[in-house]
Amino acid sequence: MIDKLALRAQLRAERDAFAIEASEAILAPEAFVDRLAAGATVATYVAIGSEADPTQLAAAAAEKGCALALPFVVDRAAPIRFLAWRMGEPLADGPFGLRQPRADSPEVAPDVILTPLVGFDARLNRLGQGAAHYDRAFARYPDAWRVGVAWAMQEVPAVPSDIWDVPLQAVITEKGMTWHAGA
Ligand SMILES: Nc1nc2c(c(=O)[nH]1)N(C=O)[C@@H](CNc1ccc(C(=O)N[C@@H](CCC(=O)O)C(=O)O)cc1)CN2
Ligand SMILES: Nc1ncnc2c1ncn2[C@@H]1O[C@H](COP(=O)(O)OP(=O)(O)OP(=O)(O)O)[C@@H](O)[C@H]1O
Repeated sequence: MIDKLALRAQLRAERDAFAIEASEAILAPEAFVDRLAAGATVATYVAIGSEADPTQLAAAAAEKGCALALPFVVDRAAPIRFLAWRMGEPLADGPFGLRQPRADSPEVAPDVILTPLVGFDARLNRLGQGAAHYDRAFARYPDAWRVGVAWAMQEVPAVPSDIWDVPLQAVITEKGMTWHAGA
């Protein structure tokens, strides 16, 4: 099986080529909105480069009465922290070309984690940036609903799975939501 490093490079290049044409935010599927409870905290992200844009998902969550949060990253080594954020609040430049909330925003525990993907497979295994930022977040918040967000073309037959990998429970693409029953 192809290793994660090679697969990551290949998928990033394919996504970059694809996203030159695709630029619309992913629409919020009804099945996603139905599962959100008012008062829950939904961690979203600010898309960079050719990543699928979760803005409509975050907007639907806010509309439903959810609080929003964004990941805050210092470098590859440090774990991400989720900081409270409201749509429209100013963002600052962070590492990796990211836009993030102010460092002094309060840290919150997410109930839902919208996760940017490099790749995914039908079993909802996930390939990320390889810095373990989301691996560690999933380990810290095991009860949060793990929802990947991607373009449908980022699906591959099989993402190599390591023992520490925690699979997603749902993936949302421009074609809708795939999720595992009971999850
Ligand atoms: N939009 C977004 N926010 C995010 C992530 C993400 O993947 N996307 N993260 C996910 O963990 C965390 C930040 N961690 C990151 C860790 C490594 C790289 C990284 O290696 N970037 C490559 C370029 C990737 C590309 O070409 O697509 C680089 O800087 O060389 C990026 C983010 C939290 N916030
Ligand atoms: N819970 C964890 N705590 C600390 N390190 C971890 C954890 N999970 C994975 N790692 C380490 O992180 C490295 C990267 O893992 P991997 O390549 O699976 O990342 P990924 O699938 O791209 O996901 P991510 O989006 O989280 O970066 C591995 O070397 C692994 O040992």
